[in-house]
Amino acid sequence: MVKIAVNGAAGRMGGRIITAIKESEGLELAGALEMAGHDMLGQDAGSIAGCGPLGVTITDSHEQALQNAEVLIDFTFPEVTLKNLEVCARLGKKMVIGSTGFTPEQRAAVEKFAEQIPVVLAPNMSVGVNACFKLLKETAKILGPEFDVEIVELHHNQKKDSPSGTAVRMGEIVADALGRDYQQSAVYHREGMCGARTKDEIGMQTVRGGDIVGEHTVYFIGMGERIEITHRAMSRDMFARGAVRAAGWIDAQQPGIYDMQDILGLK
Ligand SMILES: NC(=O)c1ccc[n+]([C@@H]2O[C@H](COP(=O)([O-])OP(=O)(O)OC[C@H]3O[C@@H](n4cnc5c(N)ncnc54)[C@H](O)[C@@H]3O)[C@@H](O)[C@H]2O)c1
Ligand SMILES: O=C(O)C1=N[C@H](C(=O)O)CCC1
Repeated sequence: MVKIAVNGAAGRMGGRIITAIKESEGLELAGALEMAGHDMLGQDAGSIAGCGPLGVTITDSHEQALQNAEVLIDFTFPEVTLKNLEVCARLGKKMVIGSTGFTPEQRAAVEKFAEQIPVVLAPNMSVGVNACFKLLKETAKILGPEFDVEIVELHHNQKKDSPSGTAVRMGEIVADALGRDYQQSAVYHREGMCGARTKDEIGMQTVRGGDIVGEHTVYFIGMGERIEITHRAMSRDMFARGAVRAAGWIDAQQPGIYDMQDILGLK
């Protein structure tokens, strides 16, 4: 039985992850963590998630949440995740990270902690998006530099980071396949007389509104033809199932940094 603690237990993803743990054989919820002062502290994590009481109280104490857990699943924010990595590295717990919006410096800090403990870091844990990652690499290689690449992502009106972690990863994959540096190629803003599109740029556009779970389209636009690779998420459950699958998988791994491509055998 793999014992799992969930950080951000009362959040949109936290609730779906707790439900997915309950529905998974061989996995058990062992701790539930939330921020100090949260209204749900002291409540049963399963009741708050909507899957019935699980006998695990939501706490703001790392010691309490992690004492019986082997793996921490964290879908919160980069600053919070980095603090938890420090605690997990000290206590020898493994981590599955779904938080997005890491700066290159924060990502390097995650990699440093992963020298001490096994860490899965993936901006999108759905099987469909990870299949798209593979398709994007192949498509970019086949089409080459003659096709202009533009990425558009749509999410709900509460999302804090932009562009999404998934869109950034898609940009990185395409840039890598075309031999470009993503940081140099990404263009996030066009306004006024900004000039014609340069050949190597990768446009990144963001839409925010209502309750959109998450949509990503990568356009490969050539002269006289266009390919669009789109993924639409209809619920958060497949992100949660991916995270829980990653927690079961990482329990047997050595220190290092992994992603969903490792878990799904897509590398
Ligand atoms: N990797 C994926 O597949 C995937 C899928 C969906 C969302 N995400 C990412 O997950 C993150 C969370 O998304 P969400 O929609 O669940 O957000 P949310 O705002 O609904 O949930 C975040 C939760 O974290 C809690 N929190 C904040 N500070 C905390 C602290 N110091 N300690 C403990 N808990 C704290 C909040 O109270 C909240 O309950 C975002 O970065 C999002 O982009 C990733
Ligand atoms: O709802 C969110 O926030 C999501 N974030 C991830 C991202 O930034 O790519 C994955 C999709 C949902």
